[in-house]
Amino acid sequence: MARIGIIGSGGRMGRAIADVLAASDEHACAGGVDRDTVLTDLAGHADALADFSAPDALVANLAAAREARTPILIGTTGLTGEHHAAIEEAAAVIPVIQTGNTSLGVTLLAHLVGEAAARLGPDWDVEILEMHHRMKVDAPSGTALLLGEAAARGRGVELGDKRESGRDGHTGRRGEGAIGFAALRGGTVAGEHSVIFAGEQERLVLSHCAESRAIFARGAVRGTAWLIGKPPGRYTMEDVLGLPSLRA
Ligand SMILES: NC(=O)C1=CN([C@@H]2O[C@H](COP(=O)(O)OP(=O)(O)OC[C@H]3O[C@@H](n4cnc5c(N)ncnc54)[C@H](OP(=O)(O)O)[C@@H]3O)[C@@H](O)[C@H]2O)C=CC1
Ligand SMILES: O=C(O)C1=N[C@H](C(=O)O)C[C@H](O)C1
Repeated sequence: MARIGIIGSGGRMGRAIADVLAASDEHACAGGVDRDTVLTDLAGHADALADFSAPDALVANLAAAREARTPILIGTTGLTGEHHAAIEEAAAVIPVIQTGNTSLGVTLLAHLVGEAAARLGPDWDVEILEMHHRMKVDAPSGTALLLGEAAARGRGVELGDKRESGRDGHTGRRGEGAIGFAALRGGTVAGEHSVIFAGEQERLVLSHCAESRAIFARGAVRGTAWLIGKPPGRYTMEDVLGLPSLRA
């Protein structure tokens, strides 16, 4: 039985993961931590860690996981380039998954988006629309960025060179080949994403709707448990689900 430690255990996702573990015959909860509680003990006795906390906790979380040689799945979003560099460093020592969305549906959606972007070509404008609950603090969502990366990869471009978000005021016309992002916030929406391919007089829209956080929690438990016993390295939800890799 895999014993999973939850970082951010008192939060919305932490509680959803605890519910999945409580109902599981295969996995158990090794305990949880939040801000100002001690992570090193948990890292030492859990078989693997699931981190759904906050970006400012990431460096300390990775350090504790490295120190204890405990695999870690990072679901926290709003990460910077420095965070991604720290994840790469940790992955030299322990197995790591970092993903903006642990659900099966979004993992598959990213493949469809990459395929559509590759086949439709640059004449089709790509816009990504997301909506989340009023408590979400980062935008665009990690999932929107993951889908943008998939579209960019399908087109053979870097998302960083093509990203357009937060349009407001006299923005000028759409950049050539831009991948646009728009974020809506309100109510209790668990997560909705649409990738719109807008061509000449036609649009293709690929969408995912999360009806509850349980879908993320189930994927998080599956992905975290999957890491146990793997060699150090950076893994993806595609690896967990046995899908072809989206990595370049
Ligand atoms: N990858 C995926 O599939 C998904 C990712 N997410 C992401 O997961 C993260 C958490 O989301 P959600 O549960 O809704 O957020 P919440 O704000 O509900 O929960 C965050 C939790 O993390 C804790 N926390 C904050 N800072 C630290 C810290 N420095 N050290 C340890 N714990 C800390 C908080 O504790 P305290 O209250 O004491 O501050 C809180 O318990 C977000 O980044 C979100 O975008 C969410 C859903 C799915
Ligand atoms: O904060 C959330 O709630 C969610 N965050 C993730 C994201 O940023 O994409 C995943 C999911 O959409 C819910």
